[in-house]
Order: sequence, then structure tokens, then C-alpha cells
Amino acid sequence: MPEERSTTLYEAVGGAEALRRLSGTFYEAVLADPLLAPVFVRFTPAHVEHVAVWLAEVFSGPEDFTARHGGHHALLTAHLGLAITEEQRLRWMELMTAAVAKELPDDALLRRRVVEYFDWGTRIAKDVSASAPGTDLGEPGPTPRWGWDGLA
Ligand code: HEM
Repeated sequence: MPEERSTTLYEAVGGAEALRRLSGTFYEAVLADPLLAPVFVRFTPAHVEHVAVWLAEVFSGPEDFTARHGGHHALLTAHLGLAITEEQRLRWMELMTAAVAKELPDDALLRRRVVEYFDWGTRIAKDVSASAPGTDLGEPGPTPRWGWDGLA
């Protein structure tokens, strides 16, 4: 079994600092993209930090998104009403895959698992985005965890 499997994905990507860089590089590209920029009209710099904190928790780092930012329910609610198209989801994936290649360690399995998380997560964001703002999402359960074997 490779040594990397004994660490969390959070540790393997390089922790909070690496996730902040990933998020920053990604949103820089998003805001310059003609297909995605219109979806992010209400973007603020806090978004970069919130996404990094979310990813840290998903990859088994500190559980700060749950403690401070409303947890899984708030994450899903943020996407209500955005009406994300498949074309937009694919562009999001393209830009995130490029950001992963630029900012994360040169480790093929690590990068594959991270990109697989984004593929899974963007499908959920797209599904949720088809519902109107204010839709009752119920209790979605705890923040999902993604590891070396995918969804935990
Ligand atoms: C794994 C996939 C995704 C993750 C982890 C994610 C994460 C997040 C987080 C943490 C927030 C809250 C930010 C804050 O509170 O400042 C957020 C909001 C948002 N997300 Fe995502 N997101 C994903 C997919 C997508 C996709 C595919 C799109 C559109 C193509 C999208 C568009 C947005 C927008 C526009 C907002 C801000 C909504 C507002 O203006 O209040 N997200 N996302």
C-alpha cells in the first residue's frame, strides 16, 4: 500500500495553505471566464476563503465549515436558484482541473481523487441549483468526507 494512503487527503494536498492557493487560482480563472463570470455576479473575496475551508473539511482536515459557516446545509443553500447548465459545470471542471495541476503536488493519484470529488460535487451543485431560492432542502446530513477511496 503506498505511503500516501496513510495520510488524509487534506495532509496530502498540503493543508489549508494549498487549498487557499487552489481556490484563489481557480476563482481568478472563473471571474475571467465569459461563461462562468455571469453566474458569480455576487462574488466577494470571502468566497475564496469559504471554499478553501469547505474543502479542508471534506478532505478530513479541520471541521471549520461546520463550526463557523453553516455546514452542509449552508453549502447546498448557496447554490439554490443558480440554474447551472451542464456546459457551465463542465467549464467549472476544466478550470478546476487546471488549478489542481498548477497548485497541488505532482501526484497522479492525489490529483485524480481531488478531481473526482469535484466531479461528484459539481453534479450535486447543479442539481440543487435547479430549485428556487428558499426551497426547503431538509437536513442533508453532515459534510461529506472524500478520501483515497472516494466518498467515505
Ligand atoms: C464541488 C463543487 C462545488 C463546491 C465545493 C462549491 C463550494 C461553494 C461554497 C463553499 C460556496 C459558499 C461561498 C460563500 O459562502 O462565500 C459556494 C457558493 C457559490 N457557488 Fe459553489 N461550489 C461548487 C460548485 C459550483 C458550481 C458548479 C457553480 C457554478 C457553475 C457554483 C457557483 C456558485 C456561486 C455562484 C456561489 C455564490 C452564490 C451567492 O452569490 O451567494 N458552485 N460554492
